[in-house]
Amino acid sequence: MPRPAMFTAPSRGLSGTISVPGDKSISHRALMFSALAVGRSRVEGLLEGEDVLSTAAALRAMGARIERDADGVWHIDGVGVGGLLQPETALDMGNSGTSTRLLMGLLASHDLTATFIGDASLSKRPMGRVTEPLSLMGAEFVSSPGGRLPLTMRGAVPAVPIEYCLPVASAQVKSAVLLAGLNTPGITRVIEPEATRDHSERMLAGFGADLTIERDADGARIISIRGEAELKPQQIIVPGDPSSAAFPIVAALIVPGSDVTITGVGMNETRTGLIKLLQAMGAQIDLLNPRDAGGEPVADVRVRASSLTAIENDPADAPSMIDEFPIAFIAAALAKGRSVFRGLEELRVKESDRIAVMAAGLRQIGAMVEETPDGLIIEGTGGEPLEGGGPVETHLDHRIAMSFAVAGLASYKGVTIDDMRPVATSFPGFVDMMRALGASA
Ligand SMILES: O=C(O)C1=C[C@@H](OP(=O)(O)O)[C@@H](O)[C@H](O)C1
Ligand SMILES: C=C(OP(=O)(O)O)C(=O)O
Repeated sequence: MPRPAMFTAPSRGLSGTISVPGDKSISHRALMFSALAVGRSRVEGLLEGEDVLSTAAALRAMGARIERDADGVWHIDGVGVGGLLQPETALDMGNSGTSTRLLMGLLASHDLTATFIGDASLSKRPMGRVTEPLSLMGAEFVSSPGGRLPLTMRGAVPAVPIEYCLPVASAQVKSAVLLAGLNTPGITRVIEPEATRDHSERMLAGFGADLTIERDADGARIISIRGEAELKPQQIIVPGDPSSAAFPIVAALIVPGSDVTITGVGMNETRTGLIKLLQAMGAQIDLLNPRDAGGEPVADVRVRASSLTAIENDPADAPSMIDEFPIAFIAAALAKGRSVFRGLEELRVKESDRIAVMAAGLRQIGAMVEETPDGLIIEGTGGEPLEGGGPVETHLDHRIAMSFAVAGLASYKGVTIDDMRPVATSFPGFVDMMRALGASA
């Protein structure tokens, strides 16, 4: 099949009020925890992107009943903690790191053997970061060279509780260990020196797990979960994904004359790094009508076109915007002055090497960029449109595709993106939504 390419062109001011699809991290967890509860859970606003559908398919293959009503509400009949069944075929995780790493954790304390496979992008990503702690709990792994997929896991019953200090700031690794702890006798503990997204902790507590969070003298979070839990079914409302909202937000900032409002965006403190960074660059972003939706804070985000100034990021804030750096680089490419991004080694092991791929794409469309081992230095245009061009290679990475689609809106010649298919993993409807705002695409 030929790759569906796309061209986005210089656009006049974007305007309108929109909402973005449900949060991907919360959607994965809503399905997984509901699948382990005893009884029927209800989920509203689930992200119906390919990544989340991979999680749903895997849970169904292991005995959970997961159905979608005509009105878009999802119902999950859980099997109880420890109750998932041996899958008959390999679990296909598609492009999704979160599905793979969280499900490995979940299954590590189940009496079953599971094989995980994925697409070319996922098959390059490191899994040692989860197989290492899960091996300490007793699970056994046979992986492809370098700890990669395809990988087969034999769960341990009973698993051994561990105390594990995260060597990388990763919510996926934290969650994998906590999920393994759910069916492990005793207390499993994760020490997190740098805070990462806390959706697992919030939602597990909501499902009735015995979970406590303390801080040690250095400020690290210590998360303890008591195993052999009984989870009670829940009614969950999934907020809009701030990582998806990031694209219309930056588009509205860089296309002169824009005024866009995005309703119901998740405002969990562990996810708001991009908004803070953009505000520090001079962005006019107002957070309106702050409220609570299903245990998570949300707000409406009003964005007006703004003159941006260069920024140096604080590496300590990286986890709170880890998936938003590609689009932050686009904002920096249009800002006044030289932006310096550091402490971003983790970007090299996402769906693509997001430092190298963004550097290559930005150069292709006329931006001045220097790649460093842990980040990028970007000389901004000071608000002048970028030159444009392409085709930019997206390397099976949805966030690269959407970032360059947005860049094309503030360019002289427009930008061609080689392959827009990956966008369906996290943001179905992205192109239509941008067109509805007035984007030429
Ligand atoms: O826990 C999660 O839902 C996620 C955690 C992050 O990954 P890491 O934990 O690997 O940084 C993020 O990049 C990913 O999109 C979703
Ligand atoms: C890194 C991402 O997702 P995952 O790790 O789930 O593939 C992402 O969505 O940007």
